[in-house]
Amino acid sequence: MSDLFKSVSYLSGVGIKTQQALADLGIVTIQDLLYYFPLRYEDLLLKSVNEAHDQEKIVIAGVVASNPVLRRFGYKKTLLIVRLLLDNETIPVTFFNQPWLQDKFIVGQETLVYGRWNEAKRSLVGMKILSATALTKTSLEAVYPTNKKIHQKTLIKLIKQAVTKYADQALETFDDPLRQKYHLLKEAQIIRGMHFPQNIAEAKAARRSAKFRELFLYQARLAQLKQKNAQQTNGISELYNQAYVQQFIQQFDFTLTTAQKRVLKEILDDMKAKSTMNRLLQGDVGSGKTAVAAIAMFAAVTAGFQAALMVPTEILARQHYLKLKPLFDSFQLTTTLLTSSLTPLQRRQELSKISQGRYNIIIGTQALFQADVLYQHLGLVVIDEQHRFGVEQRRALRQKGQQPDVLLMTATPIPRTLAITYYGEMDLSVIDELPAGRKDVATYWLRFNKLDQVRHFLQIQLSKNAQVFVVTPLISESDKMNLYNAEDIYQHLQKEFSNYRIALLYGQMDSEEKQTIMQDFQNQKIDILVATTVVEVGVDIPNARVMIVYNADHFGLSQLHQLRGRVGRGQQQSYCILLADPHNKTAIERLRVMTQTNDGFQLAQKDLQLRGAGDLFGSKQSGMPNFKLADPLADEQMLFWAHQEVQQLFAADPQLKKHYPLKMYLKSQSQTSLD
Ligand SMILES: Nc1ncnc2c1ncn2[C@@H]1O[C@H](COP(=O)(O)OP(=O)(O)OP(=O)(O)O)[C@@H](O)[C@H]1O
Repeated sequence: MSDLFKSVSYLSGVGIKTQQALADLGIVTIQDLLYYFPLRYEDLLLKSVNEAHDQEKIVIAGVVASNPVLRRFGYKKTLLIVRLLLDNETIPVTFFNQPWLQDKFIVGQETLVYGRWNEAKRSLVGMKILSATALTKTSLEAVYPTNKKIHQKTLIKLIKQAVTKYADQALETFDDPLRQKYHLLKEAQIIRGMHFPQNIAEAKAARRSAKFRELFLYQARLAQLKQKNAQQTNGISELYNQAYVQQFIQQFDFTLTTAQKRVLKEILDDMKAKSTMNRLLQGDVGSGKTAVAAIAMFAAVTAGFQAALMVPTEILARQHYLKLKPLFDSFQLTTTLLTSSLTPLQRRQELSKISQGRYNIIIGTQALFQADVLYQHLGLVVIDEQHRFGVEQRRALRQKGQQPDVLLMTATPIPRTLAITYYGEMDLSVIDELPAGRKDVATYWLRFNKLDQVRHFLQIQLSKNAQVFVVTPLISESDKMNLYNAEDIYQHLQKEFSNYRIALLYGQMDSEEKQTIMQDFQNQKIDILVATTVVEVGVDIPNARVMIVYNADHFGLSQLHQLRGRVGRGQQQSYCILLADPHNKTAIERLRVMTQTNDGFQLAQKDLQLRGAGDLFGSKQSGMPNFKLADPLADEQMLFWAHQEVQQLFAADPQLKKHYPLKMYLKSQSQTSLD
């Protein structure tokens, strides 16, 4: 075995305690340590205090002008003041809580101090004393992310030891032609340049190569996962009945768009193949994804399998059930709704029927994948992905039960940059066309001083029988945030529009109550629905033509787009009114963009620019990989290159026979998470 994969305990000075502390940082092997790169460097370049900016960290060199003075405050707190004579002025340097430095300052001796410059006081808050040799040896000192259990200095020592002994054995990620093509460094140069750069240029070059390496290896892991998925056959070839499927499609009161037909073919081809389908269906709000999914589910049943549809909320599950059941009924298919609001007895009965195969189509929330739900012959699972699964969760899901084909649906338009990272291991189908006759939702941004106009507008719309959504960020009053809340607005509207039927809906409500309200709204027994973002996803009520969002600046662009997508689903003109008094430029820009375009892709691109990837996917739980050095947005070009090279490499050498180091690397990472 290569030394690289040996435990860090092989290094001298690593006992059980240090080993544990390193493990907490994710460092187990020598290789891990070699690639444990610094976050940044302390800039140790000498600078004259006249060149330094206020609060800049600098090193000053001077002669100790007087004995340091130590002051103590309370328990443990100290202040050490020493005066250093620079070229032609004396600078006071203060150290907080480092009393032991007192003995290090000897009057008349030249000393180097690293600290933060205070321009107003012309003084330095000292951080540490440096030995004179520090300057000549290296001018950049790495700063590592660490925890309380292990000190920077210990870490640096160990890294130094590992680099000296093992850097030259590091596995080359890139072969020569690739390295030359993109001007990348050899592995040992990357490692040395990252940890102990001799100058800024070296640090920069190493960082560029290290970023490329990180993106390349991540893409390689995705490619390998995709390869494994493709080889993993569930042995299920869903030989659906083409003629029945055609009949099923004909019962819709519309014809499929060209884009719907194209993605449907991609999906059906996957289902017919023996390998397990692993596909992402992407399409803007209202582009007709659910219709495509229903056809695929029907096809699975004609091939003799069960099909399941999993959605994020009970409201949606019920909506899909009510809408799809009649379609399936007319072909004598049996459909059930499985949610957590069933009584234990009902649930047991349903589960027993599912396991006996007495239901063809099963619709529900996460309840569909609880351990006690056994299917008789599950062929296809469609998941409406508001759960935002990460790569790892998707992997877990596929390994469940009989490895059914999986179709993920998302309405979040994902720019390509992110698609190749976030969904890199999946096949992608895109519905890039809306059904004919759709009108853009006319969108306006108004400040709260225009509320009167909004009321007037509402009056007119209601008189034309339009149904209205009113969305607020909060349910009830909050002392923390000065925002509109659903309860107050509900009460106000009841007074102002006493001739109309108004209801209030929010997430924590009893599920039966929620269902009744949604059904009443669907059946036009309610005119105005005041709600929190529970209506954000998937709700499909064609007669709802007005969406009013209070404090719209408190929602992200994608979220606003989703909310707006709840109207404009029928033939008539719809409206979206965003109410906000935004306080910053970004929020103003977001609201402007909303009024300018209805195109989800353009909005997502804008959102990325304005807020970064984390926000698009809702930060941590998003499953967005956590890169240490690279930033898929800022380093977009590099990401494309890495993606392209990995694709070519895997196509030419799927077994990685000619890329042994890469193979070894992937093997060493097979147990670690991709998220
Ligand atoms: N080709 C089509 N022509 C006309 N109407 C269509 C077409 N496809 C779907 N629809 C209708 O458009 C509406 C939206 O379709 P669907 O619910 O399938 O979209 P979706 O992409 O799932 O939307 P969302 O992401 O908002 O949930 C539905 O009322 C549906 O019946």
